Amino acid sequence: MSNTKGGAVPLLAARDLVKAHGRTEALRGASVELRAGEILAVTGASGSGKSTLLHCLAGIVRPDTGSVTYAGERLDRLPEKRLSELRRTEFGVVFQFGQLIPELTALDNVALPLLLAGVRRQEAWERAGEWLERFGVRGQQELRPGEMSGGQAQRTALARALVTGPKVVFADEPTGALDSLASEQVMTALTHTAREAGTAVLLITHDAQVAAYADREVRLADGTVAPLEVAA
Ligand SMILES: Nc1ncnc2c1ncn2[C@@H]1O[C@H](COP(=O)(O)OP(=O)(O)OP(=O)(O)O)[C@@H](O)[C@H]1O
Repeated sequence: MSNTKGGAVPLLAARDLVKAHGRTEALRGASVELRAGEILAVTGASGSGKSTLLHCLAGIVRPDTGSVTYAGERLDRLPEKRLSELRRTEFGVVFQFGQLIPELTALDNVALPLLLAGVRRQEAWERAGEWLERFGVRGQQELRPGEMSGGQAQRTALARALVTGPKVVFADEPTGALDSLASEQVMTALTHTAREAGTAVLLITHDAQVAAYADREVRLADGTVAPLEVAA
């Protein structure tokens, strides 16, 4: 849809999401919007439903009720095939522990989504190298995840999430396992690169210093969203 760029129409919108895991109601009517290019922090206490919200928005799990709309398409109603295509082409994800493939070098980890998308090997390596450069880890490109520091591995995971040029990156506690210096480096790299590429970011964090990198913050409490003041 052409009217999803920049203006008032959100790129991604969740309305009244309800999602239960067994008897636990993780989401109880949560609504949130993400605009194109926006960096939105979702904060809240442990167990408030942050990861469940991210999973619903990223099309990883379907809500029990409520809607998720991405660029005019109802994600929650899409057939699995179209959903996985969208996840592959339009979305990038980063989790607390980057989930890089341990047997592959940093370069191969980042090249992998491109190879899966049909990009030729040489071009995939070149583009992967450029993204590692942007995240300041080109020097580590031949290392495997176990040979890197936590911060280097997370910056590699970010490069992998962004290398295909997604419209949205979902980051679930991307700095949760890092010390404050590495955390600062990862957040600076993520926000700088996302702004440059015009990528929207949905950032889950329980850390106020990390949330301060976002354009806007919403807080989840007991599975619903309370809007906060817009960050300066
Ligand atoms: N797969 C699951 N099976 C059962 N219960 C679950 C599952 N996933 C989440 N829950 C429960 O749903 C509630 C919300 O969990 P969720 O992980 O979304 O919260 P969160 O805010 O991300 O928490 P944290 O900050 O601790 O990661 C919690 O009570 C959690 O125990």
